[in-house]
Amino acid sequence: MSGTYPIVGIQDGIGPDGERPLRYEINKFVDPKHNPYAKDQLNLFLLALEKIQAMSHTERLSWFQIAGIHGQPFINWDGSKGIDGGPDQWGGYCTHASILFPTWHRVYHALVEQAVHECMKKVLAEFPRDKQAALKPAVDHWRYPYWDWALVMPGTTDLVMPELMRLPVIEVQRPNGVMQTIDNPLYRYRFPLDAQGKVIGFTGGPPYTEAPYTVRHPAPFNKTLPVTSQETWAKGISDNDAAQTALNDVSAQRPGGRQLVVSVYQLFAMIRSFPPFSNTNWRGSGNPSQYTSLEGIHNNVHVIIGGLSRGHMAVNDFATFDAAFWMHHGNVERQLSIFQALNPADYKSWPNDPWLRSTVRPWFDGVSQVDEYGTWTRPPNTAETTNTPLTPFHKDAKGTVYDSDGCRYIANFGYAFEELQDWLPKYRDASGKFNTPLYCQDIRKALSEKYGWAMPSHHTVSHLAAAHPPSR
Ligand SMILES: N[C@@H](Cc1ccc(O)cc1)C(=O)O
Repeated sequence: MSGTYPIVGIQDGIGPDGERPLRYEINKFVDPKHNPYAKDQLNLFLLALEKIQAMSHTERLSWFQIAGIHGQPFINWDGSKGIDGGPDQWGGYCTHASILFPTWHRVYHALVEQAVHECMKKVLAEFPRDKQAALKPAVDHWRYPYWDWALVMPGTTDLVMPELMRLPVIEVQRPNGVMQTIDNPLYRYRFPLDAQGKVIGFTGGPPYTEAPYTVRHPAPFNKTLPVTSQETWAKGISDNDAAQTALNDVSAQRPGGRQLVVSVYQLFAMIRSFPPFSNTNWRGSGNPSQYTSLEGIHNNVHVIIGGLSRGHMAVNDFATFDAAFWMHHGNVERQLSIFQALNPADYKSWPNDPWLRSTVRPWFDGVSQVDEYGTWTRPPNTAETTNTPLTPFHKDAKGTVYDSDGCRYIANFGYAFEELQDWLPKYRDASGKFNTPLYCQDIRKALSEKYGWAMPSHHTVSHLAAAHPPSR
């Protein structure tokens, strides 16, 4: 036994002044004007995804095993043992309606990024020697791209699902130079099936136990007919046009379009305390400002992509198998990181605003919240804190489990985001001291530029900067 898998992030490509490679928004990731490695990184990313999705379902770092941590097939991962918590216990490791929602998913995303990167390094080794040296910087600087579903296309008010997620097939260049059209790993995932044609280890009956691929917005499943006779489920046909429509439907049960953009803006403008920011189930206060959350908005996007007809992305048990999950959660992770930057731990000394000083809660700060559902390793109704183990994620090969404090700073995981380049010289004064107000001002400016258009016109950057409490 080689020990537990250390989740440490990608540590390659970091500059001498702590410049971490960016996790790019997908539209910038593929654009050489923004990403100098765009062309090579896209090719390497697709080849690495193809490789990880094709790995045996028994391997710890396969797509099936990593995706299987979240919900089904409800098995142990990396030696982290499940418990019998009774009939009401949630059977996956993932934490929802829980104060651990943001941090658990942070480490989870770092794991998939690291595992895909390991595959990318294997892909690199397949290239001819002379090509390897030229491609190595692209591999070293690669970080998992995300999709900002609240970012409109320039000059429009349209939210657009990235084409890369919609194309059923896509062209790659093999290490031997040959161009080839492959099944696009960002469009769907093919499940490992047993001899009876059932997905390995899945329970609960059709359609998920028998659908050979992940699907988005499938035709509603008809329980009286076999899966094999229902085309969208049997053949893995996604209706991405329907997902695209849902994404812009402002009045749907899961609001898209301008309504989605407003909710992202409000998330940062109105919520300055980590517990209500973090999840849908915080009841620490009756304050109406706490009736939206990072998790709540994220839930809607799951259903927008998967569909009310319950394609995989819409269902907690199965969402992770669709690569859309990771592009989506990359954005959730970015939103968490932005929240942390805007509500820094040194808030007590800055700014000189009594309301802020009494309102900002940068982290758990001793708070606990009862998790009604529990997880694979915790019984329902457990009080969770910043020290609750984020099973099954390990820091090292010796079995040390992460907790939320242990994953508090993204710098340790070797990535950054466009808005969060805290190493830039402009954020240091002559004595080298970090200029928090200037940094926050730049972040707010970026948020206003991206999402502010959706607000009534009188709501400007200065309002966001002041972040006044809602009137009661
Ligand atoms: N179950 C959530 C959506 C969701 C789906 C999959 C997930 O992994 C997470 C959340 C809802 O209905 O709002």
